[in-house]
Amino acid sequence: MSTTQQSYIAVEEPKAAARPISLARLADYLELTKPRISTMALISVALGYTLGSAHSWSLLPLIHALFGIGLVAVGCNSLNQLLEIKSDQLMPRTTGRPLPSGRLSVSEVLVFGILCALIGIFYLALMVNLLTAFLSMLTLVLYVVVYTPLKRCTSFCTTIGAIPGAMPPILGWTAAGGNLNTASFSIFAIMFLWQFPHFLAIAWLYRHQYHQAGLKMLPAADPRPRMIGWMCVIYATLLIPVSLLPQYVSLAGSVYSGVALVLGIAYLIFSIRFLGNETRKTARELIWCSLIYLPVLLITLTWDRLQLFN
Ligand code: HEM
Ligand SMILES: CC(C)=CCC/C(C)=C/CC/C(C)=C/COP(=O)(O)OP(=O)(O)O
Repeated sequence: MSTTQQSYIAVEEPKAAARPISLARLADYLELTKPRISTMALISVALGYTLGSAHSWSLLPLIHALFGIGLVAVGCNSLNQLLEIKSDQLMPRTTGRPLPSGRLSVSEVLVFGILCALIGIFYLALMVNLLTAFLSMLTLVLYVVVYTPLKRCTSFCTTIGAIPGAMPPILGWTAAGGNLNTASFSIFAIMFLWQFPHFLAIAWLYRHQYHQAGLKMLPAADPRPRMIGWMCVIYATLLIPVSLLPQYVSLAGSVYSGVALVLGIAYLIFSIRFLGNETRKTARELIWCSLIYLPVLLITLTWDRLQLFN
């Protein structure tokens, strides 16, 4: 039996489930939620909620929305890691996660993930609204049932994965009672396009690990020089006009558009730097730029929206 098979089977041993509650165990559950991505997603939910409610903003409904959507997000990330034990075991970036390292058992994570997702969806249906519950369920299905298995088959998976990835502000928007209209679509379109340079730079950085684990995150296992750089530049360029849509649908004013333009140009410059010199350093800088771009853009959009009501 290979080392991989041995360690994979070790994950299924029940001993992890029998361990008592401890700080280390809570830390494992926290890691299972992918806390940094989930935090960014919940910040996007809160900003989407504020954009969707504006003059009728109130704290308690927002807390209900964050709680329900947060539970679904935890369910998404737990079930995603459950489906990826084998590939996570093969990548240095993910091998230390609680499931591949055997600190949590398959059965407990299965129960935890399904419970979180179901409770979250029912909570949203009861305490928020049916549309948000339905869209959260759709996000879960697209992420866990479609995107995650597709990672092993085709690099098109990332385009599919960008759909649930673009949902958090829309879930906040509908939780506030907003309709699915051109304004919410403009936010979805921004978030959708933003992800391409973000994950392409990540997928390029870890391309050897992904290849070793059998995951097709890039169009080729070892892409031609500049191919991924060009893709980043094209998506960052497309993002600039799309990020200006909110002013045209009366969601924001010119202050937002000015900031969006500056951020968009910065994102494009970092993409061009990566294209000109595809190195780990320029890829990391592009990832950092993406992680600054999104919260700054959404916060400015929300601030500018609130100014329209004052
Ligand atoms: C198809 C879509 C996406 C893919 C494939 C993707 C993939 C990844 C991966 C693999 C990392 C880890 C990078 C590392 O270990 O160095 C990461 C980091 C990150 N992503 Fe994404 N991501 C996507 C969309 C999103 C979305 C929608 C958000 C926010 C709502 C987000 C927020 C973050 C944050 C905050 C980090 C940095 C923290 C961390 O490394 O855990 N990502 N992303
Ligand atoms: C209900 C709700 C708000 C859900 C969360 C939606 C959300 C933020 C999805 C993230 C999108 C995504 C494809 C992440 C990468 O996963 P990956 O499996 O490629 O990352 P990994 O390799 O680190 O496991």
